[in-house]
Amino acid sequence: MLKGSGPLRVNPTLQDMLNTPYLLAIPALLIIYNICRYLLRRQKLSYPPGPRGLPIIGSFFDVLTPRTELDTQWAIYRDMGTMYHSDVLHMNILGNHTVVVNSAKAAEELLERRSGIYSSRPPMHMAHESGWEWAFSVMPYTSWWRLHRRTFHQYFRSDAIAAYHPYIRQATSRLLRSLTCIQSTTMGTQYDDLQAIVRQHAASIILYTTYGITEQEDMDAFVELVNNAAESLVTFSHGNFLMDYFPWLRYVPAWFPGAHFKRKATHWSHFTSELANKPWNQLKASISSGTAISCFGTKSLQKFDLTFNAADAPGDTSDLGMSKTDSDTKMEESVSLILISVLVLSHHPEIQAKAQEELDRVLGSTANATQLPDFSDRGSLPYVEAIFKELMRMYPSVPFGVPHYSVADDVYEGYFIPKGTTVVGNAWAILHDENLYPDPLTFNPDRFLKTEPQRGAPSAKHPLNPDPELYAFGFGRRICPGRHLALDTSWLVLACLLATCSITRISSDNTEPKSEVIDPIADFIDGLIAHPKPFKCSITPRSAGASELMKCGYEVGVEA
Ligand code: HEM
Repeated sequence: MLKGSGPLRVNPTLQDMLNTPYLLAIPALLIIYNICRYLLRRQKLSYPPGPRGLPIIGSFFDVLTPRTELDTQWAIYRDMGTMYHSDVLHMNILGNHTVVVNSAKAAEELLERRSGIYSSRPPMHMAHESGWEWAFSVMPYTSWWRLHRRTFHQYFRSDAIAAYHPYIRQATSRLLRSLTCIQSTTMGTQYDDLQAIVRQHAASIILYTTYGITEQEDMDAFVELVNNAAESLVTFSHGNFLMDYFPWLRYVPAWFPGAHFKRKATHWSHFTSELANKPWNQLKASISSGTAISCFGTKSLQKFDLTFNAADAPGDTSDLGMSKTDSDTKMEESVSLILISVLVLSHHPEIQAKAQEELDRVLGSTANATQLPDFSDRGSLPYVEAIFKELMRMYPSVPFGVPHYSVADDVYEGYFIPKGTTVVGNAWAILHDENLYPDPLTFNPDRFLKTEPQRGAPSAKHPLNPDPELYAFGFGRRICPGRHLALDTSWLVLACLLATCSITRISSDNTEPKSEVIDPIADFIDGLIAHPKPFKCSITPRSAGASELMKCGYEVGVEA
């Protein structure tokens, strides 16, 4: 053997070290170093303030608060924050860390500026067990989620939504026409009928934009699917079920005494799988038969050049562009916003009158000749816009948002937030913060009418009355990607209702309403989305011209 061609010679000392137990000492030292560092850090830093809770179960009972009437959980957490003089609250629930963020400042710092840490979702075991594993709202922050998000964003970003405007107009025309059919002079509009019309409207827009489905029969079936699956959305709020804290509970057989959660999950998974598959299969069938309408589903399939079978591939789907989207489930938020708008307007005739004066002036409407407002009029209708913003502020459809989850240790204002903390952005608390929105419990659209800044006024980091859109749709990288669609569709309904209808409150005993105070809006059909409790009102055309317009809708030719 030539000199130097043998095995690689290394420094003998190093080689000795590599061959000895020193090697084992390296990871051990690293572990000890990290433990010491963690303990030292923990000694200096405490968690954010909050209820101390009981041994082992922690603050379990603090989160088990009633979710109805005025005693809502978001208001309780806001008050708790005031009590502890902190805009971030910490709770230990059965060993899981939860942080509630009650201020715009903290939400912007944690959920937006540090979104690299706070953009995941807590493990939602019960949601998975109930068949929602395909929903991208519950996916952790992974490349698979990013792929979904990017694709979704491309077709639902603000400048892409204009392509859906003709259909949104058409759906709004249908809604107005349906309203003329359920008008009743004495008994008022039945809440169930109103809700059904608003659901049809929201469903038709989601079905059209996502799957290109326009047939009435298909829409009815879809509304039923969403209604069936809606109950299980309660699983999206991490912590509503013990399984979220103890994942091993999923192995408890359904027949086991007390395993109601397991039976519920099995029952729900049947509906969620129907919701995941039926409209998607219909889209694929229409593509095969050449009758598909260009929509999000067709475009994303084309983009990724997927075969239909590939899109359904079980198991590893990491190389697929887009399989299924849970935009289907997002109908409820828009339904909530529109129903709340009707309820609130019925309590405020003076606000309707002021908006109608603006609409008539801008649209040139008279008692006999009325015109429907359109997207192009939006910039000329500041008071209608202000009502829209005030509705979103005072009655956010998703008051607690969807929980985020931290993927690394963090320190906020001297408080320690450990990796694996569930972080809840309390949008309701932010939108009712009197430092941002003076007199927050008063419905006052005027707060959003732009005024010239006062000369010499101190410049605030957070201006007064910031746009509620900033908080009502969640935060950071997880912010609602469907918000532009939701905003356009809900704005058009609000503007058209104001332009054509008089909405009056009918009290439960059919007598004249006495107060502006609105009944509590806190009926949670799914534990996530705030719906108004059933209410009575009367929706009648403002004039003969308005009645005609409600029947005809937008220009002839737009209608299907
Ligand atoms: C008034 C109507 C709506 C409201 C108030 C609303 C609100 C929200 C909120 C608060 C979140 C959680 C954001 C976060 O984690 O920080 C969210 C997520 C989401 N929304 Fe909406 N939403 C509405 C309508 C829609 C519509 C119409 C669609 C679909 C076309 C949609 C699609 C989504 C999706 C896919 C997510 C999950 C995003 C993710 O996890 O990355 N939303 N929405």
